[in-house]
Amino acid sequence: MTEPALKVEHLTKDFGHGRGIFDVNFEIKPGEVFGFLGPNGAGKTTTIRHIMGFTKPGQGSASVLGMDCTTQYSEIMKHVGYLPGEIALPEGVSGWEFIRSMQKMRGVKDDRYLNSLLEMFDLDPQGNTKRMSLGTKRKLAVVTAFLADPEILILDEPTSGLDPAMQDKFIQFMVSEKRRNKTILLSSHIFPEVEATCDRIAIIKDGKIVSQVDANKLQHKEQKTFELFFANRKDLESASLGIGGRMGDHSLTVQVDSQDLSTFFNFQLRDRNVIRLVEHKFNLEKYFLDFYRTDKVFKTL
Ligand SMILES: Nc1ncnc2c1ncn2[C@@H]1O[C@H](COP(=O)(O)OP(=O)(O)OP(=O)(O)O)[C@@H](O)[C@H]1O
Repeated sequence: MTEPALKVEHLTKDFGHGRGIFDVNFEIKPGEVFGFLGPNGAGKTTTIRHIMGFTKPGQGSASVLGMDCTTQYSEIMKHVGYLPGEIALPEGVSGWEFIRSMQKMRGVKDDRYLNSLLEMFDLDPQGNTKRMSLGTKRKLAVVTAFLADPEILILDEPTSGLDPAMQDKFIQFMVSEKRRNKTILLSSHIFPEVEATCDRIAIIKDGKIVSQVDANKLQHKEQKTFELFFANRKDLESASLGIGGRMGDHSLTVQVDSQDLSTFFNFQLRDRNVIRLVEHKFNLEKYFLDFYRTDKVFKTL
């Protein structure tokens, strides 16, 4: 069995008053893109800060490439590119000066990968960081975080605060890094970027992981949801009695297993005066909101 690129085991940090992270467990395989999804305050940054070795766990551990994040973080940093949620760049230096100092620190000897990043993000690093726009600062943070072409990327809400064009660029960057077999941990609360990039997704709620799903299975979920509209109220009521489902004021919503579709259309809907049918496609956002609206317990898909 291949060793996980990143492993979090029973990670716990209790800040009191129910805040913190509690018994967080997950593994990311080499080359896998793992989405860490949760709203503000759910515990994403706290988990990432442990992986980066910035803070010590109350209980449990985190490791990267088999190395412990608390004791071996300087070795781990050679393999990791980290983009924090809130960026802080040194002031009073030019973009180029900052890039060169990061190259030196990371022992990067040639500019090939740097140039491809500058081109991809359309960044001209002239000028002082103090006078850069927020967008330019973000681009500079991205370029300096990844110029050593690290094999593992840890991204804490990387697109928040970016304009839509930059968000797209960043998604393209993640997709191209994925193709290059990078391992990526992406913390986010933005569904389209998680859906576009991730192989597996963990949902965190109140400091606990409540679900881990395989993105593929989520997209090809076996159960379909249909909303049926009828010619009149009588037909709606009779269909509800005959088929079941959830009856609304004007429609009936039913869930059907893929294997039963033909029976459903050929027999259950026969002579029922359906005048319109809408399929409600399942997506990550619905799945996620389900966990946040209800008190569902842990689930794997
Ligand atoms: N150093 C700290 N001391 C006390 N409480 C903290 C500390 N750091 C985080 N918390 C609390 O722990 C919880 C998890 O915070 P965390 O920043 O990890 O969430 P998050 O999912 O990253 O959300 P965000 O998107 O807002 O960054 C929050 O309730 C937060 O207020």
